[in-house]
Amino acid sequence: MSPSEQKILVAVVGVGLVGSELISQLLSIPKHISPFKLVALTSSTRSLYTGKDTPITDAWKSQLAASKAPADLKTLTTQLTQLVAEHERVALVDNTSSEEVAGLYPTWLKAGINVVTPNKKAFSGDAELFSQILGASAESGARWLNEATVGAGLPIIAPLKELLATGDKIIKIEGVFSGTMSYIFNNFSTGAPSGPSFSSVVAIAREKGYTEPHPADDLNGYDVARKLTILSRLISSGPAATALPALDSFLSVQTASLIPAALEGIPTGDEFLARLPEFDAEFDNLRVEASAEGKVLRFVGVVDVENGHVRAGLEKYSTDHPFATALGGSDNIVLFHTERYSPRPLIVQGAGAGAAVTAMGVLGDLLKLA
Ligand SMILES: NC(=O)C1=CN([C@@H]2O[C@H](COP(=O)(O)OP(=O)(O)OC[C@H]3O[C@@H](n4cnc5c(N)ncnc54)[C@H](OP(=O)(O)O)[C@@H]3O)[C@@H](O)[C@H]2O)C=CC1
Ligand SMILES: N[C@@H](CC=O)C(=O)O
Ligand code: NA
Repeated sequence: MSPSEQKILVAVVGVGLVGSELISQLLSIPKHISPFKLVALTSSTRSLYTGKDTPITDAWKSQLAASKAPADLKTLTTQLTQLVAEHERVALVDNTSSEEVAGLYPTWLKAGINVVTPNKKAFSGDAELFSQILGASAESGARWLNEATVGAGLPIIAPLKELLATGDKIIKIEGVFSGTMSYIFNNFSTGAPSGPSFSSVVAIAREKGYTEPHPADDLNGYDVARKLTILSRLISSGPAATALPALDSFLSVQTASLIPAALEGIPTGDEFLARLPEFDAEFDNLRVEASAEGKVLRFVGVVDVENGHVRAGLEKYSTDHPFATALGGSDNIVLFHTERYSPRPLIVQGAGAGAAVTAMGVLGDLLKLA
């Protein structure tokens, strides 16, 4: 069987919002044309491994619930490594936001297991982990694909790789990179001096599945800083030298947090949301101030390659600016200013968060392997 005819054996770690939707999209590809077989599932508590001959079916939820095997990534690594030794093509999909799971990518890649993920942690955290990922992938030839880490299902990483590989020069990438922040400010700041309370729109963004498991990870700007780090590292590891700083981690990005000091470090999302209304008046003041200037508030990110800086923060835009007029829902908008796309940038826009579009980005990466 040629590699292109061989089915890819898929192991899914993390079966939350995105993970469940990914499984459902993957299993909805008709079996006779599907390039995949789902062979392993791991939730935060349980695991299920069926092996290549009896792949997991639509009844995966009850199969996993009935499994007596605890979650155990060490055993999973052994099982998948064995499949690679039997000349199978294997992909592990990490749908968690876990640092622990992200820390295993070098091990998996070294073992020849391809890694596909919407989890930003490995590519935006410690520079050493990122360098181990590059090294492990180069050593074994196993691939890592992370389109859904920036703009969810929107094509951001793939076109950036193509611009770089074809020799275009990136001058600046700027935009609204957070689905949560987009939803919040599209609804909170419309140009009028009043409207819904800040805490109420944050709560709705969470209900809609846009936020990180802890919404503070969006409101502190770190989610945007992580996305900017991913893009910066991609540009820096491209063929052309750039003025961009070597980022030790997303913490090196100049980021303006929206979290009131008194709410720093609250351990759970529920507690955080319960206390947020105490600060609605402060956010109201920002909205009134912007409105008085004929502007709206938008949380934006910039990778300024030409001038060598990367930053994220809340800014004001006039009500006729595309960030004010073109965005709705959880839309992201990303403007690529390049040597070729100049003076008018290449623009990508659309839903930048939510289970369906994120899972689509992950499945699209799996299809790139196939
Ligand atoms: N939602 C979105 O719109 C987008 C999400 N993403 C990214 O996708 C990833 C998943 O997000 P989402 O589905 O929304 O989040 P969820 O919280 O719904 O899902 C994460 C799942 O991972 C599980 N989990 C945590 N640690 C482990 C572990 N060690 N082993 C196995 N499972 C584990 C959690 O289980 P438990 O709940 O039991 O802890 C949970 O079910 C995140 O990295 C997020 O940043 C990216 C783009 C958009
Ligand atoms: N919480 C993130 C999800 C996608 O990365 C966002 O709101 O953009
Ligand atoms: Na994307």
